[in-house]
Amino acid sequence: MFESAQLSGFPEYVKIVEVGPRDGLQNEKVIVPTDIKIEFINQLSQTGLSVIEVTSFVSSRWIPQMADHTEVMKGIHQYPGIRYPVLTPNLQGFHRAVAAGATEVSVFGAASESFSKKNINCSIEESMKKFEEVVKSARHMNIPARGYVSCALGCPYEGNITLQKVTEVSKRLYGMGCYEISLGDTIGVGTPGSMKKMLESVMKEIPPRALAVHCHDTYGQALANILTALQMGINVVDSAVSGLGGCPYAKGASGNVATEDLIYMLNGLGVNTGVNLYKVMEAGDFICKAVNKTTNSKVAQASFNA
Ligand SMILES: CC(C)(COP(=O)([O-])OP(=O)([O-])OC[C@H]1O[C@@H](n2cnc3c(N)ncnc32)[C@H](O)[C@@H]1OP(=O)([O-])[O-])[C@@H](O)C(=O)NCCC(=O)NCCSC(=O)C[C@@](C)(O)CC(=O)[O-]
Repeated sequence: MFESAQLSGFPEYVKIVEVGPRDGLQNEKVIVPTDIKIEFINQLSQTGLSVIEVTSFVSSRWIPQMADHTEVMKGIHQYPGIRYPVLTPNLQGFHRAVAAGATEVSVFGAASESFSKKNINCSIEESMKKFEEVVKSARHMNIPARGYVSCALGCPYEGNITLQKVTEVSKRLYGMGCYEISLGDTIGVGTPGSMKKMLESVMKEIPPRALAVHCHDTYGQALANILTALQMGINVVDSAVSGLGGCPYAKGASGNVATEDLIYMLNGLGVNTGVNLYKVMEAGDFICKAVNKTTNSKVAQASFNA
């Protein structure tokens, strides 16, 4: 469906990191029943996705929607060849995640001091110490650790963030052993122009193969920003089915780029993802009905209304 010959200037393959079950659901006001989350993740596992971010081992006082992290982690069917990372802000979260069966973790920092304090209740410097402990413990257990950098293209509290700060935080996370750095446009304010400048700066310190982009679509720029990143050699993209998502500590931010829309664009470019668009739309339809939402995916809207 919608496939084209591969265009030059783009990667042959893009790895999609599906963040719907975590980023997509963390901001939902009504608690989604655990069995729905498990069914959602199991459906996503049937789509060809190779990475599905499952939940967060964070404080349930801060993010009530993720309070069932252990039950979700233990309840899902983990298929061979698919990775199921979880967020772990500190050692406490890391140990709980491992006890629940997690085999990949992500630490999540920010390039904005104010966002760091609001989101994880500590300064960037303090957060780096906690992340170092997590990444070190993970390495001892052969558990891969990924690193997020929020506010890479703007902050809900500070506005513009300097390229130097984004680059510095990314470099620290990479240097401590995160195998991949996901650069988050947390509030979706970036444009292809700011994405290009930010990546040029970060790529002076980190090779593109170790970078991912994580775009929210608040200003409708997400696909354009991703296209820019692909042209610059990035081949890992985070997205959420149905365009669900947003961080509770980033007011006004809308959902992530929809996985369906991302796959449609990549198919059109002839870029292989290994993911079945129709099956992803079905999983999106399932979760939207379960949480009583209309999909934010333009592709799903167009296809279901056709
Ligand atoms: C980081 C903490 C835990 C610090 O929270 P804190 O209150 O500063 O932690 P503390 O170390 O002072 O401990 C206070 C209490 O929290 C507990 N605690 C301590 N750690 C944990 C843990 N891991 N799991 C469960 N409980 C924990 C600890 O046990 C204690 O419990 P008490 O003794 O009072 O009963 C808190 O601020 C938190 O949970 N924040 C949530 C952050 C979050 O999940 N944000 C959304 C994800 S980030 C995002 O969406 C952006 C991203 C990644 O998608 C990329 C982008 O778009 O930019």
